Amino acid sequence: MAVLEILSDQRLFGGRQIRFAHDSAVLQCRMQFSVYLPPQATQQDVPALYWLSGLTCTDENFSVKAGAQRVAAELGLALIIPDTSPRGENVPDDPDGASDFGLGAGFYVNATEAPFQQNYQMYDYICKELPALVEAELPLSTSRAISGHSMGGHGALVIALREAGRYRSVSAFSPISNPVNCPWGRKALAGYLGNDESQWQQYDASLLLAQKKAALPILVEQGDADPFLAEQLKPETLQAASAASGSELELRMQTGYDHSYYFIASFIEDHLRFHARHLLP
Ligand SMILES: N[C@@H](CCC(=O)N[C@@H](CS)C(=O)NCC(=O)O)C(=O)O
Repeated sequence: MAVLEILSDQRLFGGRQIRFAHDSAVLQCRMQFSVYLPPQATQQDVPALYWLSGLTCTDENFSVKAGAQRVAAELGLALIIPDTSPRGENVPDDPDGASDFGLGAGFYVNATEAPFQQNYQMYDYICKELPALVEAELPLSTSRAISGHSMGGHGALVIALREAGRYRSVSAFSPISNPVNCPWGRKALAGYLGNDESQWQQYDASLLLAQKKAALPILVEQGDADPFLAEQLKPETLQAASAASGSELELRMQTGYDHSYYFIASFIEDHLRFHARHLLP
C-alpha cells in the first residue's frame, strides 16, 4: 500500500483539498489528516502552515469552518491539518468519556504515563513524523509556520518555542496559555505526564516564554466574549512572559467574539498574511 492513502481529493480555489490516511509509527495507529495544496504547488514546492485544532476536533473542523483556503490559494501557502489525538479502538480514552482528555484531546504532548504513553506521542507526531512524511510525499518546501486554536493554540506555541529554527512564525487563536494553572491543562498534564509538576513545565507556553526570548514572531488572537477566557485561557500570562523575556508577541483582543470557529473565520486571513510575510521571499 502507498505510504499515503487518499480518502478524498477535491478542487478548491484552483488548488486541492485532500484527506489522507496513513500508518503512524510514532502514534502506533492509523491516522487521518487533511492538506490544502494551493494552485502554485503544481509549479513549485510551497511553504506550509500547520494548523492544530482544539478539544473535540478532527482535521475536518478547520477544513470546513475556517474558510482559510481562499487566501491560502492567493498566497501560495499549503495548509497541513492534523487530527488532535491518536485514534482507533485500541487507543485508550478518558475513563469517564470526558471531552477534555483522551480521544480528541491529545494536548500535543509526549505522554509518559500508562496506559497513554504507547499512543499519545502527539508532540513528536506534529513536529517530526508528519512534516517528514508530507515533505517527502507532497510538493512542499521546508519553510514551515504553525498555528492553532485553544488546545491547538497551546500546542502551536509550545512546539514553536521549543523547536527553534523549525518554524518561521507562530500564531494562536484563544490558546490555553498557561496550562499548568488551568483546569483543562492540569487534568491533561497529570493524566499524560503524571503528578510530578516539574515535568509539566516543558509544555507551558507562558513558562517557556518567560525563560527564553522567542526566536520567532508570535501573533495571538483572543475574543473578549470567550466563555473560557478567564478560567482556561489566560492570555495575559503570555503577554507578561513575553515582556519578561523581551519577545515579539502581539496579543489582539477582539470585542464581542467568542471561542468558536466564527471567531477563527473572522481573523484567519490576517494570520495567513502574517505567516506569509515570514514564509515567502
Ligand atoms: N464542549 C467542550 C468545549 C468544546 C469546544 O469549544 N471545542 C472547541 C475547541 S476547544 C472547538 O473547536 N470545537 C469544534 C467546533 O466548534 O467545530 C468543553 O466545554 O469541554
